[in-house]
Amino acid sequence: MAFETKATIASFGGKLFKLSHNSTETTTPMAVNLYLPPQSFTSDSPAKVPVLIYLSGLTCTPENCSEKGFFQHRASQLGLAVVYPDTSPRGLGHPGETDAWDFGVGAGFYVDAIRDPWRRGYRMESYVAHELPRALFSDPHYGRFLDADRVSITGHSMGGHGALTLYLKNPGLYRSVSAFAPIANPSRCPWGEKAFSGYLGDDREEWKKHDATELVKAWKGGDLKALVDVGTGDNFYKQGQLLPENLEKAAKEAGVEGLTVRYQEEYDHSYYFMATFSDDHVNHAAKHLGLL
Ligand SMILES: N[C@@H](CCC(=O)N[C@@H](CS)C(=O)NCC(=O)O)C(=O)O
Repeated sequence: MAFETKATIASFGGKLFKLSHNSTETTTPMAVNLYLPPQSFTSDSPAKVPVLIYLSGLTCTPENCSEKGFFQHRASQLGLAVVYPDTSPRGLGHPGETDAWDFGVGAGFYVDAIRDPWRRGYRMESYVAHELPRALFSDPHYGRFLDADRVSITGHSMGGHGALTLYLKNPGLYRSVSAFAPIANPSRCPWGEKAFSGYLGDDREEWKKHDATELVKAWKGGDLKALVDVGTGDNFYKQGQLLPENLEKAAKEAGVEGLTVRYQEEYDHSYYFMATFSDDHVNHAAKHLGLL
């Protein structure tokens, strides 16, 4: 389904496009922001640029990070496109879907729900990993700017969980992964327990298929090419919602190399933290996408 361009905004010499399209997976219109760097506009037939997909956290829309994450700063210098998907379907009308900020609208958790009523439309895993990139890469207007063979993924909090799990589930689909303050062991934290029991049911074996700390134990893809930043002043970290130590321990015990976890003194969960380190995460992706 073609993309409707709702707005075009100049940013760091490139352009941020606010797009909307109809999704088969969610059965709703989906908003998505696409940043194209200045290199996309230097000639009539520019080379295709690699792509970084950024997955947002709880309560977010495509706007939060495009407005204040500062990914465009370094992406513009290197010639990298950034895709900012939404965090859930909106407007399906499932009972209770807007009752809580950590479940339902704004909280799709990047899984395909199997429980009613959520299994109708709450299919953010299939949407983000497959439908959205396919739609962008084959789009008659935007597809000609994007290199479908060079894609990396990153994300924040719930989106960090999304980035890590989609990467671990789909070896070869992405060149690298990074995450800010990810929910790294959702089966063992209150946010994950609520979301997984709601979307997936009570079978904890099913939950393991969507938990980075469990998935990393079975990783056979070699060097993980993963960068994770966590702020030690992050209240969600202090409350045990993120559990990055569990991911580190699981990777170490499984002999998986290439996971760098950095604990950033005093930083919180906000975009002050994200904006401080977004250049590093763009550089990490760029290294594996052949830009550095
Ligand atoms: N609404 C929650 C906070 C949710 C939250 O911090 N969401 C993060 C992602 S996990 C976010 O990016 N929020 C949007 C923003 O800060 O712009 C609360 O009241 O504690």
